Amino acid sequence: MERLRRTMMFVPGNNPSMIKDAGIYGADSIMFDLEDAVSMTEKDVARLLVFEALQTVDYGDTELVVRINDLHSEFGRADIFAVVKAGVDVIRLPKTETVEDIVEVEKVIEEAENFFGIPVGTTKMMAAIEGAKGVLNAPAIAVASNRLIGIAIGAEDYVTNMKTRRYPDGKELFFARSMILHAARAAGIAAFDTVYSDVNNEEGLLNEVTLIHQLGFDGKSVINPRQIPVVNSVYQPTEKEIKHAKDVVYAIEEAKKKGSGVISLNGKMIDKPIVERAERVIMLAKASGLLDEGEF
Ligand SMILES: CC(=O)SCCNC(=O)CCNC(=O)[C@H](O)C(C)(C)COP(=O)(O)OP(=O)(O)OC[C@H]1O[C@@H](n2cnc3c(N)ncnc32)[C@H](O)[C@@H]1OP(=O)(O)O
Ligand SMILES: O=C([O-])CC(=O)C(=O)O
Ligand SMILES: [Mg+2]
Repeated sequence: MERLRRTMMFVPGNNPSMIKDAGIYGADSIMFDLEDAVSMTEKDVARLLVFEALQTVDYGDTELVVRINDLHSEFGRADIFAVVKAGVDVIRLPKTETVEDIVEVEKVIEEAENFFGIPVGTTKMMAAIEGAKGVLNAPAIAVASNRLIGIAIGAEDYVTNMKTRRYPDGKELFFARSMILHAARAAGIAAFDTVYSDVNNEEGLLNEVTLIHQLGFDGKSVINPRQIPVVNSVYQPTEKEIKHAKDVVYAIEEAKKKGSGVISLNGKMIDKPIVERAERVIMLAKASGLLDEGEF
């Protein structure tokens, strides 16, 4: 089954106490940052800290992601070798603009996997798109590697590139969000929304999550543990949605038992997209603690 990724929490790679405790807040994925949260003078120490944490701290089942530095910087290659060696789940490329960006990073990942005797393909990738060029290339970027689990919008860099800023209604991001979502969906991978930087504005965050949830994003990056329950509250299905999802799944099981091809529920035909939506609601209900793991 598909992995749930409602929240991906950025953790600065140069902050030992945040790194150590990052697993206790319930983020679906933890994203250690070696890029923009880390100053030039701390790049090497951050890489070492993240390497140690990946190898020694128990984060349970939480997915572990590392945002590396651009491969063209002096740090990118060393970042990849360190995190591949440490067994990271996903490498996040920042500021992805072209298919070549993906291909070049994938080559180095493969080199590192071979070097450390790790089966080729183990390390997954995700690409953050943070400028006009990347947005226009999003459909090609999304299919550039089988390792890609998803693509994300990085709005802080994007609005800078577009010569605007972020506004509460998010109109300035509508085209980029739509492109990234369509590119991801067409490629069959996940789409992730960007950070909400005003950590003390819970209402503003709630409005933004409501919007991106409505558009169809799988989840969102967060920068502070306090943002996690806010995002989860929006992704939590309602009782009515859960009941309907359960009814759909029961109806399918009944139909299967009877060997019936056409399934109906309360006089309405149930087809594949309805089943898919019901399965996602059940997954979200379980993650929200509203349904027992064993119930379905
Ligand atoms: C544009 C971009 O590139 S965004 C991505 C890069 N940026 C980042 O990674 C920033 C990450 N976030 C942070 O550094 C911080 O949350 C800040 C600076 C935004 C706010 O810091 P604070 O005001 O100290 O946060 P707050 O008081 O809510 O912290 C509460 C607890 O959560 C911890 N915490 C806060 N943010 C994080 C985080 N991202 N990861 C792990 N733990 C965190 C704090 O260490 C603190 O722990 P403690 O109670 O044990 O001391
Ligand atoms: O990817 C993100 O959400 C954070 C980031 O780097 C940006 O917004 O530029
Ligand atoms: Mg950025």
